[in-house]
Amino acid sequence: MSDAALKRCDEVGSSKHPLKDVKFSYGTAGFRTKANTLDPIMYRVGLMAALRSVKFKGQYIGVMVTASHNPVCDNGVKIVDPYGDMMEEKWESYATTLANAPNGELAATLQDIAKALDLNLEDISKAKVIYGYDTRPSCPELVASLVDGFNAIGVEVCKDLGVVTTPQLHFVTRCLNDPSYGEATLEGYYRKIAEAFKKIQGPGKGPEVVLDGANGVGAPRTNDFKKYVGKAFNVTIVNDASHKDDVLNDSCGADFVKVQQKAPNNVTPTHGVHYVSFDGDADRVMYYFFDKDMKFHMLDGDKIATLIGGYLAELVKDAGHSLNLGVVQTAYANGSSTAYLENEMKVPIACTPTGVKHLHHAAKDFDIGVYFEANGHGTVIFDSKVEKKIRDTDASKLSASQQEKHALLLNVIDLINQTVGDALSDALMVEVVLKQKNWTCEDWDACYTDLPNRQLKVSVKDRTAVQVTNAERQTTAPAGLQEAVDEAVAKYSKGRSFVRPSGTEDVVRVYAEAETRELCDQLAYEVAQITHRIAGGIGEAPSQ
Ligand SMILES: CC(=O)N[C@H]1[C@@H](OP(=O)(O)O)O[C@H](CO)[C@@H](O)[C@@H]1O
Ligand SMILES: [Mg+2]
Repeated sequence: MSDAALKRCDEVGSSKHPLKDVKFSYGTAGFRTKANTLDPIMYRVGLMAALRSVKFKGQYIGVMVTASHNPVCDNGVKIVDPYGDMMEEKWESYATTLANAPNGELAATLQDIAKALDLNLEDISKAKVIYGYDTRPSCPELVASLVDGFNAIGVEVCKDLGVVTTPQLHFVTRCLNDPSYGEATLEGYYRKIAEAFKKIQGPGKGPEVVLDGANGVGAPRTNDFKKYVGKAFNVTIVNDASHKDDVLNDSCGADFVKVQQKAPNNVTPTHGVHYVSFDGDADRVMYYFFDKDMKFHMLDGDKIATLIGGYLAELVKDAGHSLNLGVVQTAYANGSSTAYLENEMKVPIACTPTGVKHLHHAAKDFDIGVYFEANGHGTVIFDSKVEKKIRDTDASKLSASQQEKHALLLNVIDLINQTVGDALSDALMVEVVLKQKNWTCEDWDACYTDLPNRQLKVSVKDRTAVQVTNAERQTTAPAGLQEAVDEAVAKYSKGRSFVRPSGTEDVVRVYAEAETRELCDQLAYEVAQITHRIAGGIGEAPSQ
């Protein structure tokens, strides 16, 4: 990269995308904040992604523009590594440094970062990037700033994947760098998943599924998928942004269902139907159903993890393989799900801090790692050597029933998007397991009963003052907070509660569970008030 090109990065940055006085930080979900402050960050992420591609000797780096389940006025951007993983954590602080570099100091900061990482800026000319974005109205302008970044730094290739789900961007990024994973197009994505699903489910019509698209990108992309999958996935899409008053994530979507513990708008309760909600970028999924009395029952990420994990453990064994399957959860996993995994399924469990990158990483410690956040974000990953061993198995040496299960397992592997949580692929996987087990949603729900739980938000002066340890289950600062929480929890039967700063919103989150709904709510508010008092709460303390 010439001095002239470096100078151009600075000039375009200062003149077209000047940084105003806002501090940005690359967190759990990349950069995420109010869309109208993001312009300079998009430009700088363009520069950063190019640098990241240099690190991988010109492999494709993905960039996704979305704020997922957050309100429509927010937006965000995250960088995807060549194999579809989230960007390596070590680079997050470099991304933060570049994002906050003063106007006119971009070239010098780029040089510093390249030096610290031992990268040659001359290689930028070989950098390749691919980007996608959700349906937010702020996307076109923000994407233009991102592309300005790519152009200013002089990447070799810059591909526009268009309006896509986050998992589609991860999938295509992976395929561009590893064609053995699939064809690097949206069509390749639809075909791979649809073919696997149809082979497993057979020609018959599947059970009725009503899908809440959160008025986001999951709706049109699932609609596209329907052309490939046919009637095996018998889905009707609601909340597809087709009415003029439809607002992204407003009274709908996976986060609404999980947090409010109720059905979204525009869903007519019918017994026997499978209900599914995606979030705004379709990397999270929630299931729910209405029983005979039309009572709502939620089947969240924990229930999905136990369903898929339990099924895979059996399938692998029945196919004649002996593999180590583990489940990764976070502190938000319902205590009943953890007990069920430990006592009934007897599988190893790992607990990590919130955020998919942590779960994904921990899942790699198993031959088959099943990871889900309670909010429905997750997938299954197969260790690459284990997957190869499965694929290379000489099926003729297996018994007839093992051969059948082995063939099924191969299709199941193709159905799963191993790059990242994928609402569509996860929902199809749930449908597969329910059909294989001949289960209704009631049967699935009966595996264990969730402890009543509640999440609250507390506004504080400075959320970084709350520091955590032990996979975010305990606080180490401010002084006295953990002791006060422990004291409160001890009063409640089956009580559990923790406090942690959000990585995506300017709040501190409180989680509580207890034996009954009433006790749980009491505990949640008690801990929220403690947090407000000890951790510098602003405004009114939360009250019931
Ligand atoms: C309690 C909760 O749902 N937290 C979410 C939320 O993170 P916070 O750090 O809690 O704001 O957004 C993350 C990104 O989408 C997601 O991974 C995570 O599970
Ligand atoms: Mg999401």
